[in-house]
Amino acid sequence: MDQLLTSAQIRATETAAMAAGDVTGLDLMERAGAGVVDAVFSTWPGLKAGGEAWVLAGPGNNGGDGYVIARLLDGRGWRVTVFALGDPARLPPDASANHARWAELGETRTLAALPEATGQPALIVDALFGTGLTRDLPDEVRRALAGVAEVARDGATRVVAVDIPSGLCADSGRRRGCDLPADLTVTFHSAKPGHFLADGPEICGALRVVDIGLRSDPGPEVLRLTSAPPRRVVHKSGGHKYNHGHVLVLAGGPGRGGAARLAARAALRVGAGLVTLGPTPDALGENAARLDAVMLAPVADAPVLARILDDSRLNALCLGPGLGHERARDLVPVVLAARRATLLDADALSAYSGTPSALFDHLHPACVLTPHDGEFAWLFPDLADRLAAPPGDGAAFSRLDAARAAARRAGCTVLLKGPDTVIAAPDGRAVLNAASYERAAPWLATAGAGDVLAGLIAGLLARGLAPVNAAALAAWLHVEAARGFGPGLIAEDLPEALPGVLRGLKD
Ligand SMILES: NC(=O)C1=CN([C@@H]2O[C@H](COP(=O)(O)OP(=O)(O)OC[C@H]3O[C@@H](n4cnc5c(N)ncnc54)[C@H](O)[C@@H]3O)[C@@H](O)[C@H]2O)[C@H](O)CC1
Ligand SMILES: [K+]
Repeated sequence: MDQLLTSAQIRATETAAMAAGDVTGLDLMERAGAGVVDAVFSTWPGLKAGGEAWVLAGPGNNGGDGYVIARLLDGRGWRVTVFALGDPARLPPDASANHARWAELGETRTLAALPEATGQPALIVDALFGTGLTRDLPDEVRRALAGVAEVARDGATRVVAVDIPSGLCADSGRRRGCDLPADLTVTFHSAKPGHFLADGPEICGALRVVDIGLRSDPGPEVLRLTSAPPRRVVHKSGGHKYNHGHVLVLAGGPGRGGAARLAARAALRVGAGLVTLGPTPDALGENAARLDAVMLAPVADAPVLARILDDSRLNALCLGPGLGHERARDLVPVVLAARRATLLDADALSAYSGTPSALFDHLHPACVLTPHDGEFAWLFPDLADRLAAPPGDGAAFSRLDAARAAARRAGCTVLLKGPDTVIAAPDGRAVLNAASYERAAPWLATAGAGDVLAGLIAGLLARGLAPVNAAALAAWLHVEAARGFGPGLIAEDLPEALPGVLRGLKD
């Protein structure tokens, strides 16, 4: 399930399949409903025995799926009550047909009747809104959902969300009033960005994708999830050290070398042939005492750096971790003028807070910027404001939209860090490295983890990967290394956990 389709893309896929005569809307709705029921029973086999279910059915096709589910559960001996939002007479055609079939079998009450409902259902089916959500949920719907959440909290009730929890924006993962968190979300054909971005993972519970027989070819701009690379992309197949590139990691002054050393070690572990650390001359001794395979070159100032960069074998540069703002402002222009593959992180970004155009004017396509949310806001304040502002009508502005706009403006690859790391290229290609669901790695929230990521990217740049590929692969490796190590992880462990991840890659 590596491609993530937005609401518009899944709608287009569905429309194209129906227009081609491959399938009818009713077929798709039936498969969707059956897929949810199957997923419920395979996730919770104890529920196969039956029980009481409440199905919350909305005014569109998500509600239509709900009526299918109500009928199928009824057929398996469940006691089912549907609570409907809106006038069933105004349902779209396929949903209306399934409402009619359900009406022959069981009871439909209004959502407003929910507070008076008694009993403790074993299963609650959230089929109020899916990919058609375009605005915040009305207050009365939010109150109903919050009431149901209360019921679910009190007992052994399982909540399954149909396609996406109602009130969660499928494109952005932003909350638009989703007050009923799910234990399980069952989505159709492919996952949606909102299952992985922002608050999505917290609200969706577990995520299952059900095949409903659609085919899609959404083109190069579709968002993809990172996945395990084939072994040959990362393993070395021969040659000497100069065949695998030479990274220069610029470091700061005395007492500030830890971050750059972490980056340097990560660059070496990911396979760069050589790595040189460039601290100020007065920090040479302390760095020498901590380094073996990583080489050292004193970098006093910009002219010295320019001379060092005359050596064209230094093919990837890493700046930011522990650099200091003043030194960053001195060295970044020299580095960017050299037009090498360049990773800018930390101080190399925050040094330009308030004057981002001074940086953007010099960036080039071989650069990668790796801001966390704070650094992103300093460089792209208007985009950060849009992310923080309440969403208007339509799909909410997402971290994906923000990273794509930033990459376009900067003219280079931007990796926006988080549990939902988005990597965007200036041409619109984007990849999402999600540390959620089975890839959750909460222990990555530790000092220095970002410096290791910077080093991994720089190392892969040195090895010749294109910027967006280097950033995506490094992000994937970073999470895998953390998962492999587990609780108790500190940044120093990440480069050491990498060989285990690399060994596990398949052809
Ligand atoms: N795409 C597929 O392959 C399939 C999708 N199915 C299901 O259909 C829904 C999407 O259905 P749609 O009718 O487009 O939208 P919704 O049911 O999500 O929403 C209904 C309707 O409600 C209005 N609306 C939007 N936001 C609000 C709001 N905040 N408050 C009130 N009303 C709102 C708006 O007019 C919407 O159109 C998808 O998620 C799947 O569950 C198929 O059944 C299977 C194939
Ligand atoms: K839903």
